[in-house]
Amino acid sequence: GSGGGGDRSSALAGPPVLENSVQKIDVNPPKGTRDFPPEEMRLRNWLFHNFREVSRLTGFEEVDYPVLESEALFIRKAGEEIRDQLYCFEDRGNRRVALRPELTPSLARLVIQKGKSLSLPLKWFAIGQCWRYERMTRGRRREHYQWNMDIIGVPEVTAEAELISSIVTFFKKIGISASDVGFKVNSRKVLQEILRSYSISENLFAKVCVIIDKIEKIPIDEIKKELKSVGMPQEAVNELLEVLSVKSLSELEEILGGAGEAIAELKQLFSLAEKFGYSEWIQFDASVVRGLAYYTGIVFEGFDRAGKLRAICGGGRYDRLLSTFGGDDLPACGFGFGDAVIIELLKEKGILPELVPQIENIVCALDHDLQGAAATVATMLREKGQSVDLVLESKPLKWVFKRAARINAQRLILVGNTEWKKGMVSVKILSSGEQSEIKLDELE
Ligand SMILES: OCc1cccc(Br)n1
Repeated sequence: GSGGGGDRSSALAGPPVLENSVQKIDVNPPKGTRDFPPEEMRLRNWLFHNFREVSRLTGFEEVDYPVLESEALFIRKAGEEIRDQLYCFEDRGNRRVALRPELTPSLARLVIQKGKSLSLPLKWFAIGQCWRYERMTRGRRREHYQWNMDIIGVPEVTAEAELISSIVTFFKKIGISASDVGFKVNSRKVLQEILRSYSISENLFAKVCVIIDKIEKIPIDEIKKELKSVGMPQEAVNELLEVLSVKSLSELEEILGGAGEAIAELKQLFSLAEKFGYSEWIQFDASVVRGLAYYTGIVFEGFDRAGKLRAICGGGRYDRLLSTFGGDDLPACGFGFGDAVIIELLKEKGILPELVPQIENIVCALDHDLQGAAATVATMLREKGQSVDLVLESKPLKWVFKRAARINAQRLILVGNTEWKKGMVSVKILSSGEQSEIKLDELE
């Protein structure tokens, strides 16, 4: 029969089949999500280890938040793509919840929750899985892991300068140079000054930024239409689009005049870049605004100079985010760095790291009645901090050698009768083939 242990005639049948066994389930992960079998998990751990090492070097502390948040944290009315794709639902308590599409709102929530007990500046980093529900028309991913670093409590652009320095350190650490990747840097205060000069109200600011962010994704006429539809007068649209094509800070200064904060901050950032030693990594680009509604000042994005990939990372200042959640505002800036584009870049450059399983010992008994002895040897080595793959099933030696090679074991330890009687085991260094007999208590 199909299950239920029913008509098994022989007593030697296997364990009873579960009642009502189901049809074969789909063994693939849900659409847009990934499994991480060992080889992929080694690459992910390598990437995250480098994220953590750079964060440590810069004096950042690791934090994390629930992947599930109140939907309210992400409801912004600026027309962002991230909003359209919110992975949200009503839970069994009728609460509106969402899988986080980004980490910054959770950071803001925690900072408000902790309030005055926090000593500023805060330098926090996190590596968290973020989600979006995108119609699979484009077959794109629905989850990725993002490394975030944020500085809370520093009003000057020294914070942005240090964040960019951290990302440069990361790129160099994994073999990416300034000829592979650069950062486009701008300030949203340029746009703010233009809107003010036309006395356009501040609440258009976020919407206009989100529209401008699409400037390379949709036709310019569509951009103009959307800008007018949110209430920008024609002449403001014209000046804004003209400013976005400005190619240098000095050219921008001619248009805006030297008085505004935008120019001053950008100049300070570029001079700090000089001192940090990453000038050749960054360039001013008036067309970069990033797509998140809450940025208020400097914004930046890492791009591949070959122009084949989407933005590698991005970030900026968000001085007004906390007050949108009812908290007291604090100066804040940070970035997000996804785990997908960077791997595509390393593949493009042919510098993906070769990662193999690391195990020091494979231990096995030469005959079945030494199984216990093999377990004793394995335990002793593990207590000394040595990794051991213990083979307790009776296997032919050929099989053991094959497994040793596949798991990249450094040593093969054989427990055999003659040696064991002398309190010894046979040790074979697999790289050199050198074999010796070692007393148990001298094994390390
Ligand atoms: O960067 C946008 C984004 C957010 C959540 C999940 C994925 Br995949 N991508």
